[in-house]
Amino acid sequence: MYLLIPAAGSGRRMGSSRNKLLLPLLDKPVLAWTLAAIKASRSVRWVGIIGQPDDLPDFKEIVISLGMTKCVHWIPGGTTRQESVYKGLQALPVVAERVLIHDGARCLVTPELIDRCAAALLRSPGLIAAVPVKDTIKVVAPATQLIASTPDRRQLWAAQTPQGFAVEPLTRCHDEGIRQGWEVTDDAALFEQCGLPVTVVPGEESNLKVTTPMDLAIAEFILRQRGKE
Ligand SMILES: Nc1ccn([C@@H]2O[C@H](COP(=O)(O)OP(=O)(O)OP(=O)(O)O)[C@@H](O)[C@H]2O)c(=O)n1
Ligand SMILES: C[C@](O)(CO)[C@H](O)COP(=O)(O)O
Repeated sequence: MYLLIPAAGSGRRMGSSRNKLLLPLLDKPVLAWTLAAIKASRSVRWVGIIGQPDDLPDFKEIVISLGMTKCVHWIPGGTTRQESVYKGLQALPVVAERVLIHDGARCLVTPELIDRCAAALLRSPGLIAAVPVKDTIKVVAPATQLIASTPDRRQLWAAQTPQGFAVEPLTRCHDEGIRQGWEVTDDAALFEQCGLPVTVVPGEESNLKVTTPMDLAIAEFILRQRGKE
């Protein structure tokens, strides 16, 4: 399986002066935890790390320190996650028929979830890992800050990554998104906009996206708990 890692963000919500994926989490950088899970997965054979050029030397050091034996490729990222993934798709080998996309910031992913998504991708053209939401979600009118509606929680899932797709339709959806000016925060939204089916694979409650300093503290707690198991 081919896997693309969007890792070219600026970490604005983290308030960091450097890529948040290079921040320490216990004894190694955030990205090292993500790559360690990918290294341990049975299904991934090819990895494309999508990063900003200034970060690539540090990323390469992490890959070397982990002794990654899988084929690792470096892909320059874009100004948005959507653009970074598009660049990643362009860099895939022509023989790649399916691809998993996993945020570098989701560093607590397990190899088992990666492999479950890879297996599910053999049966459907599009999928995402997701978990049911626990909070009641409100739709709020931005102008008035008044609640506009409360969707039925039983139908609400929090999307995670890995997300997986057949390469050809996903590339077509990205192309259409560029033509239409669609701005999306995950790749499944492009599939949905194009009317293509996306299956949900049960994710993991611990598969958080390290976005803010609080997320780093939570991730450290989870890793310490795992260390005790
Ligand atoms: N131009 C971008 C923006 C984001 N990402 C990646 O997409 C994932 C999810 O993005 P997010 O958590 O939002 O990261 P940042 O964009 O860095 O965070 P912020 O929005 O707070 O700046 C991250 O692994 C990030 O590195 C990317 O590859 N290219
Ligand atoms: C792809 C994603 O992780 C699914 O929840 C999320 O949409 C990424 O959002 P971000 O704002 O780019 O972190």
